[in-house]
Amino acid sequence: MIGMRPPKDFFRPLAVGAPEPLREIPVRPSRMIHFFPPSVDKMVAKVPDIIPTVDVLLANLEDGVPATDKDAARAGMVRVAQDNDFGETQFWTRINSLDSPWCLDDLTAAVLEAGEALDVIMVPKVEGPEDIHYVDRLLAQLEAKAGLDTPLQVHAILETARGVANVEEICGASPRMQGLSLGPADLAANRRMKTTRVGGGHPGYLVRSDPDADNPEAARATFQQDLWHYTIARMVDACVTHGILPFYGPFGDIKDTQACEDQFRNAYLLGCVGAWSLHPVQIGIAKTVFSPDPADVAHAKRVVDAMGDGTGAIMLDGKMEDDASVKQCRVVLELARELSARDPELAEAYDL
Ligand SMILES: CC(=O)SCCNC(=O)CCNC(=O)[C@H](O)C(C)(C)COP(=O)(O)OP(=O)(O)OC[C@H]1O[C@@H](n2cnc3c(N)ncnc32)[C@H](O)[C@@H]1OP(=O)(O)O
Ligand SMILES: CC(=O)C(=O)O
Ligand SMILES: [Mg+2]
Repeated sequence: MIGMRPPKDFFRPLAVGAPEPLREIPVRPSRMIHFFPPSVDKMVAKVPDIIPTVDVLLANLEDGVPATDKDAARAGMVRVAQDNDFGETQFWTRINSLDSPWCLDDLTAAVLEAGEALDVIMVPKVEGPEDIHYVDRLLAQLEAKAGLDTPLQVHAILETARGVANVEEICGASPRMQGLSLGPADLAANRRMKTTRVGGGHPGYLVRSDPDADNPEAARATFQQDLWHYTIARMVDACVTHGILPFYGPFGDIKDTQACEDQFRNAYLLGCVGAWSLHPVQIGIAKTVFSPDPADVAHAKRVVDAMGDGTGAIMLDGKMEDDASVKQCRVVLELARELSARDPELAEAYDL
């Protein structure tokens, strides 16, 4: 395809001295990507206590940080990288967009001053594979200069209509591609959707039941629909096709913990591995939602045990199980095992 490297060159380093690109994206618990503004000293002071409670800690340099604080945020990200032991927790940063005056400095500082600690660079407002190609080459040059042994991975936010239209090309643009997040606020603005909420549903987006023929004046039930279903489903298919990981993004109504949990669970059920937490109260929600329910794990184990070599069809509790449903159960068990290795409470609850 025009603009794509030939298959034999896809895994070659893009700069002399840069590390070998990864062949597989490492799968690590990533139930929440916890955002904090590294320009705010009070938040930076909380980082050592937050690290053991989250799967991913992200130093945000982009939207949410005032223009006047961009240099302070970048310096705060570097300080957090250098002053902390992250243990099993991943450390990511979100850089400013590629058309901003801060992006080049963000990338340079991230690799040269924080590259040993960072796992993933989140790139906002990615519109097509050309954006990933730019970041890919620049990261290789910087990694060579920094003498890094492991390549940084790239996570793109899907937050423009053109980004959604190009989602598959974005996912396949580089071996660095680790995953995608939904950016519902910028995406709504770019698409001229008429919601002013940061993620979540809208009471006006609904379907209504038919009128009762015998009682046409009776109230008709309405059912709120999910504004983000289409985009999340597209994102999941594109990510799975390319062996990378889909995430739901932010839920801005911090006080509405119930609707946040619902939105996160819809994403979990559709195939996402995690969501963003913007506030400490959302960390626990993501942890609960993106960890399989122990009852589901127990059921999955029963099905796998009952299915023997995994072929054929059986009846269990009045339900048909077969080669396909056993695969569904293995998905749940695999996730439960990964999370058990990280979390002793879950290991006990799952008893695997
Ligand atoms: C569309 C997008 O791009 S979304 C991504 C960009 N936006 C962000 O990253 C926002 C991240 N979140 C935040 O900055 C903050 O949560 C805010 C500004 C929204 C709210 O902060 P506050 O007004 O301080 O909230 P609140 O008073 O409820 O906070 C309670 C405590 O949690 C702390 N806290 C709040 N958010 C965070 C956070 N993200 N990480 C760590 N600690 C936090 C507060 O500092 C406060 O601590 P204290 O009790 O010691 O004073
Ligand atoms: C997540 C994000 O950046 C957005 O919703 O715009
Ligand atoms: Mg955005």
